[in-house]
Amino acid sequence: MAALVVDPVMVSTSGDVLAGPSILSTFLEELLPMADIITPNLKEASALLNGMQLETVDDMRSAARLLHNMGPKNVLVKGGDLPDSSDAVDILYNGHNFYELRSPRIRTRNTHGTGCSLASSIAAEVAKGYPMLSAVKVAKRFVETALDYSKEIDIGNGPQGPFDHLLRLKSHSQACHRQQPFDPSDLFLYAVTDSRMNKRWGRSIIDAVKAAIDGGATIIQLREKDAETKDFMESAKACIRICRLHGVPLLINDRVDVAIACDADGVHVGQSDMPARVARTLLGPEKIIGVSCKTPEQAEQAWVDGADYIGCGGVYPTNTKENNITVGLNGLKTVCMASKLPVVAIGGIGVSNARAVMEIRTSNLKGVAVVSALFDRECVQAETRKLHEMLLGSNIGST
Ligand SMILES: Cc1ncc(COP(=O)(O)OP(=O)(O)O)c(N)n1
Ligand SMILES: Cc1nc(C(=O)O)sc1CCOP(=O)(O)O
Ligand SMILES: [Mg+2]
Repeated sequence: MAALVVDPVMVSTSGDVLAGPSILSTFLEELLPMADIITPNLKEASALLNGMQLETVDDMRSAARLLHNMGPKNVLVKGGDLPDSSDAVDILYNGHNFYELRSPRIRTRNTHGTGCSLASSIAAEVAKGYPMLSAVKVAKRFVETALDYSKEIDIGNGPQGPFDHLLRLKSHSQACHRQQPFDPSDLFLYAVTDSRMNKRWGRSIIDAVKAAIDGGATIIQLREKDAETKDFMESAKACIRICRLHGVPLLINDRVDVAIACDADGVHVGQSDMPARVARTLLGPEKIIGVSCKTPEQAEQAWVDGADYIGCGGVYPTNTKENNITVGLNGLKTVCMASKLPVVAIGGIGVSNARAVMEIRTSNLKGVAVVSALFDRECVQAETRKLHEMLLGSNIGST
């Protein structure tokens, strides 16, 4: 056995007595001495200590020490119902050190089951091989996040409602507000923003995204290489709201962390960015992942790694990305033919040459990705519209 976690369930947070005197003696005589950790709330700690008054954090420390003397290797006294405390304070004592684990108190009636969940979560973390302190911290964070997530749930009539453990699953599927899975035809007119160009033309990322959508862009990538993380996140959140209103997916260039934090629809990564396989693990199965590929080998790897599409270029020379290797129409065709994945062409593409690109006529070439021809122009909306009409007129790749 990796560890024994004992939750001495006797008195609920709401004060209900859940166990009689015979259970108390079993805890004291049999379970405490063999436990790796015990997790009493204040009332339970008091019951185990013959009715000791526990009203302050110092009282909790004393209780943890006294309980530790009864045999468990670790004691976690939970102060969730400590009077007059704006924080939820728990004390962990391992016989050598005290750890005061504080977090903001979440005000909700939906606390039913939090103690059992905390103990189970500690057991799960210890079973995964984590030391007790990290197991307790992770478990506490899980319970707090679930409490916060379920604080508005309205079920039942009692003084306490249940809280919802399945937030990870729920937040995953609810986060996916796109409703539909990735549709390769979204790659038709792929607008990729550029912070320098937006600055040059004095517009915000948000204005740039709005204009591109109004002009007919079918997917947006925020490629904001110079943005500070905090500013980037704020703009990304605003852009996501706009994109969702229009049913247009929004991806983040390079920054998987920002994509996760903002609940974007996915990321685009290149050969020197976070590997798509790792991004997939972090983002889960439903988010969109695009990978830049210039060769069939890279395309094969993108497929193996769980990418949803390939960005292939530079089809033509570009000033937007320094030292970019141009693969030409032949390179594009080679990559398309080597892969089952949908492909979007990128690099030096605009109204004057998009038709030639789409005319390579491979069924998985779904569209063009464009930066300067849309965003290094005075009117993003007009340029996007022109390109959209041109692509529709060419009648290739739109299905
Ligand atoms: C659609 C699309 N294709 C290719 C790229 C290039 O990505 P990467 O190679 O990572 O280069 P940077 O854009 O990060 O400079 C892209 N962004 N989008
Ligand atoms: C971001 C990017 N990636 C490329 C690649 O070849 O993978 S080319 C490129 C820049 C595309 O910008 P523009 O449309 O202004 O040429
Ligand atoms: Mg990149």
